[in-house]
Amino acid sequence: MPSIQLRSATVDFPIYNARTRSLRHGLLRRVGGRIQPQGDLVTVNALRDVTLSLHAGDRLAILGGNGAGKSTLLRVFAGSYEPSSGTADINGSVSSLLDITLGMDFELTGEENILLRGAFVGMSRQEVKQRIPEIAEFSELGEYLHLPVRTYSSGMMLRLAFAISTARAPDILLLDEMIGVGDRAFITKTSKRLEKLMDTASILALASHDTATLSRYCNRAVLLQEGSIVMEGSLATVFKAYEATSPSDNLRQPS
Ligand SMILES: Nc1ncnc2c1ncn2[C@@H]1O[C@H](COP(=O)(O)OP(=O)(O)OP(=O)(O)O)[C@@H](O)[C@H]1O
Repeated sequence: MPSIQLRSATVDFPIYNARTRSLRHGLLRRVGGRIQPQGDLVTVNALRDVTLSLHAGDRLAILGGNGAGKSTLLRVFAGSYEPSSGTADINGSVSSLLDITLGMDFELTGEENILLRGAFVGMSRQEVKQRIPEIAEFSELGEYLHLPVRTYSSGMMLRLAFAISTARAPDILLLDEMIGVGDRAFITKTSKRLEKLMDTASILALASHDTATLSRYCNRAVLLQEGSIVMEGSLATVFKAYEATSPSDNLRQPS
């Protein structure tokens, strides 16, 4: 059965050559993970001591202010980030629609990129080859698939990236905001495909600032602040806490 199990997962980003002196005497700030200066090294604690279990049927809403750690948490779910301490056990196939153009080579053609990016998202070469006609049809790029991706408009590139990233239904689907790709007609098509993937995924995690969207797709929620889960529970309870969080609640001196 698909599952995600995080035990005391912490993600730290060491920043070398940062101006630790000015940071130590830094201004009040409203956003981001905790900044810890240690000698010449600065560490940003993007995620701190997160323990969380997700099982089949869970649809998790992830809330928090800018820099609270939402994308970092999703990247740990995706296996893109290993916790610096603690553990993350992920069981099941994962589709992450976080960085959909990552792994594409703009010098290669659209079709070559289908093979490249397909492998990047975990498909075998044979599976990608079988899926090329369907991906090509969904992207509606036609003859452009034989031209280098650098000749595409940004919307065309996103069409291709979206078509590849959503080509197969995953057990675990990860989304950072609902993505709308392309022109009006294409957005309708992408929304339909996304909704289908969301319906069929065993586990869904969706980070968003929009509580109406989260209400529509999720059945439990967590609220992050400075990389820690400060509240976990029903959507109603967590939304109330999120909406009550005034910007000044995050206003504190760097430690
Ligand atoms: N590659 C990185 N290097 C250094 N620090 C990082 C890196 N990625 C994220 N951070 C830091 O980690 C913290 C959490 O960032 P994250 O992107 O997870 O926040 P978020 O909740 O998704 O924010 P937003 O709502 O603004 O997208 C922030 O303080 C950010 O500065």
